[in-house]
Amino acid sequence: MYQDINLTIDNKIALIEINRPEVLNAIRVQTYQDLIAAFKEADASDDVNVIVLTGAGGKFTAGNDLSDLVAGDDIRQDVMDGVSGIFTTLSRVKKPIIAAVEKVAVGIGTTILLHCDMAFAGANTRFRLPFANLGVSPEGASSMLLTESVGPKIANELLLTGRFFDGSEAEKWNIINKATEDGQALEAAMSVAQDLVKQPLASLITTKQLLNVGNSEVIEEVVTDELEAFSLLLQSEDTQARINHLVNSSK
Ligand SMILES: C/C=C/C(=O)SCCNC(=O)CCNC(=O)[C@H](O)C(C)(C)COP(=O)(O)OP(=O)(O)OC[C@H]1O[C@@H](n2cnc3c(N)ncnc32)[C@H](O)[C@@H]1OP(=O)(O)O
Repeated sequence: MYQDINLTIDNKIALIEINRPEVLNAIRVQTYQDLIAAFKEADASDDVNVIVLTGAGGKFTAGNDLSDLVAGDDIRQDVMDGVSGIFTTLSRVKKPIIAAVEKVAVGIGTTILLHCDMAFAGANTRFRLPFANLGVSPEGASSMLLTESVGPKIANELLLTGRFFDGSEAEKWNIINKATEDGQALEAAMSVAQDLVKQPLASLITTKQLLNVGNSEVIEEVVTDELEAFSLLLQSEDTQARINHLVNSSK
């Protein structure tokens, strides 16, 4: 049923795995569509109390597929719809979401963690928000959520320089709950998920709802404003040349 992700349900836990390991699980239009449908399916299923998000092949995701960002106006609009769709969906999911991250979490691979209720990552995971480096601007409400999470000075540093950071920095800055030994993030996420499924679902849902009261409207507004800016910058000649250069140099 899904092309770019796997969805498995066991013991009240839905495991959503991005499955494009040959490109470090880069997210193309189809992947967004699959992720949106899988989160909605898991949230609606009576067999699911908790959702775990991870990537295949021991990697999380290298972010948006770069080739989609230089594939012309129609694909660019599909990407914008996909990005907007996944963040709107995540802001409305009622059940707890836990992310398990290894090796790479770049671009939307990092910003999506700001929308998960908990996250665990291998200590040597390479996190990065390279929006300015690519010639675009922040997405996923990260201009707001990152500042709330890490404080303005670190958010400025991460979003303006686009430097890499690792699991221990991500833990220190509350982007993840804990940096695990490399290769152990999924086990850590599943262990918490197994604890959560012992609690009544109504309590999990109500607690999540109270913790996030009023957030989804604000998040959806910021996501939309950011995507307008992102899309404008993406169309510029300089940005298209930068991304084309990256795409062609990896061929
Ligand atoms: C709205 C959302 C926006 C965003 O998410 S913006 C962010 C977009 N993402 C990026 O800019 C990341 C681009 N990728 C990288 O910078 C590097 O990768 C990493 C630092 C993540 C990892 O580097 P290394 O471990 O040396 O792996 P490798 O050889 O670069 O990649 C392995 C294969 O994966 C393909 N790949 C990696 N990232 C992407 C991507 N984002 N889109 C499409 N393909 C990607 C490569 O090309 C290559 O493929 P081949 O083996 O055929 O040469």
